[in-house]
Amino acid sequence: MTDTTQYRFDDLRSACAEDWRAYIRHDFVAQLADATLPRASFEHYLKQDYLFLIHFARAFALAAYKSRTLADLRQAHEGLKAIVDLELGLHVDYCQEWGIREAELEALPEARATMAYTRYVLDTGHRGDLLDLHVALAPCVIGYGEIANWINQRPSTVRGADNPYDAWIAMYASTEFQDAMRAEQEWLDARLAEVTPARFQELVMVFRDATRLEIDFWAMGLERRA
Ligand SMILES: Cc1ncc(C[n+]2csc(CCO)c2C)c(N)n1
Repeated sequence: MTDTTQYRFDDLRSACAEDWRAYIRHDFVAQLADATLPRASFEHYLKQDYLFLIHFARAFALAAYKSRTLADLRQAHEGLKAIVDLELGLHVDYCQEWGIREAELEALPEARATMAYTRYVLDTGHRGDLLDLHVALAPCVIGYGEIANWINQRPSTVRGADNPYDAWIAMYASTEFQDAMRAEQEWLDARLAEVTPARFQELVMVFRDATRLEIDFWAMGLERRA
């Protein structure tokens, strides 16, 4: 091939710049940062996020199934373990602090925005290959790290005990989380360097769809949609 274009994750982001910005700087995020987000909206979001995490774990299991190398299989396995053994437990504990019991989480009806986003990711993985699946997961994995960084550099952001959402911000701003985000970006950079322009355009569509579904997830929380 004579075409020497080398794509990177940044090219996905700039191809969907408007949607990406609307996701990162969503009203839900701005209000959470300013400590003005209604508690009921945050609680609705937290409950649906429990269901989101379960399906997200399934997506990592699918990534394991779609792996062609031992390194990719290990990476998917680590991701699945992190969610099942660690993040879901932390999420249940955090919900408890907000007065949401585990029994309530287990009986939750799934909001349509949760269903749309998670099933889109799973379908993209089934239809495509491991790269399609990672691109569908990227707004989640990389977006939340960027959101925490955006929150932290806004002048009107309230940090510490005066913001009831401070622990949420701290989690995604943590070095542990920021490292995971960078690792995902590096993985994508390496894979995207090898794709053709036509393949890149397919991946842009996946990335845009997933970003728009993240926007809908914020709106679902903010407006407490079922
Ligand atoms: C709607 C929604 N989107 C993204 C995340 C963030 N998130 C969930 S799992 C994961 C990867 C870590 O294994 C990340 C970054 C969320 N909680 N809810």
